[in-house]
Amino acid sequence: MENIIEVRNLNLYYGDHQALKNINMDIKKNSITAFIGPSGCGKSTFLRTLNRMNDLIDSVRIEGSIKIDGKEIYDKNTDTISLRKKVGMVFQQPNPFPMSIYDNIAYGPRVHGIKDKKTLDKIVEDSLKQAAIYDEVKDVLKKSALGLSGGQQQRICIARALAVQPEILLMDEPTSALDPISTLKIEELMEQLKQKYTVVVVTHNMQQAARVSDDTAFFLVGDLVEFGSTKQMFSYPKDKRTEDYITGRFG
Ligand SMILES: Nc1ncnc2c1ncn2[C@@H]1O[C@H](COP(=O)(O)OP(=O)(O)OP(=O)(O)O)[C@@H](O)[C@H]1O
Repeated sequence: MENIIEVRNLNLYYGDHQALKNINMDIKKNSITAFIGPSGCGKSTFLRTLNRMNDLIDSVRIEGSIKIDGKEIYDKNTDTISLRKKVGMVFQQPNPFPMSIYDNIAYGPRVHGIKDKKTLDKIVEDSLKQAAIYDEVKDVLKKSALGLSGGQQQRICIARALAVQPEILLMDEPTSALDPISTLKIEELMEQLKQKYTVVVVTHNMQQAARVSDDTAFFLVGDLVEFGSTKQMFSYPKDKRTEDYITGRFG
């Protein structure tokens, strides 16, 4: 399968503190890749390097290379607005904007210059359908998104990310604030999303990584200890530290 993301010799420092150490990773198109590892080992930091969200933090210094679709994203000429359009993000806490469901989804397309009502209507409907929430909200599109349950809000946030037609969806612990049923819905949704998108997900939940992902990356204090097929890693981990972590000996 074709690689959509290629990371080479990536180091990241917060001031003097090195949070990522020489990371190398190829992420396949139309796959789900899970990042696992104990708290503070660099999973979210690494996820954020993939759409340059760390640029917003002053103390950050980055070395190395990340290519997306063969193009260096740390190139001086990279337009970070179009990068973040192509590489969308969903966070741990559902964070819909305080506006109607419709306006939440139409927000991004409007920012990118789409004004025509029919076009926006179609984008809103398609995005809500792809996020498996359309049937639940189609009659209340003008109501505030903040009135929905946490699980519904998270699917609205996924729909909002899809509305600008990304290629890659980064998800930072997207289910850790949700109940088990909403979690299952999001996991099922991820399976569907990978038909069209590439999904990269940080999770604390090892069962979730084992259930949904094709490839898994195990991080430990800034090192990528092991990366490869999820099936293989969960049945025959190569590294003793991976084995100790997935069998619950620490973390
Ligand atoms: N904005 C920041 N400024 C300084 N240090 C930071 C910042 N964000 C993270 N760090 C440090 O970088 C390291 C990696 O943190 P990161 O949040 O990426 O880990 P994580 O594996 O995602 O953890 P968790 O699972 O708890 O979210 C930690 O030592 C953390 O304290």
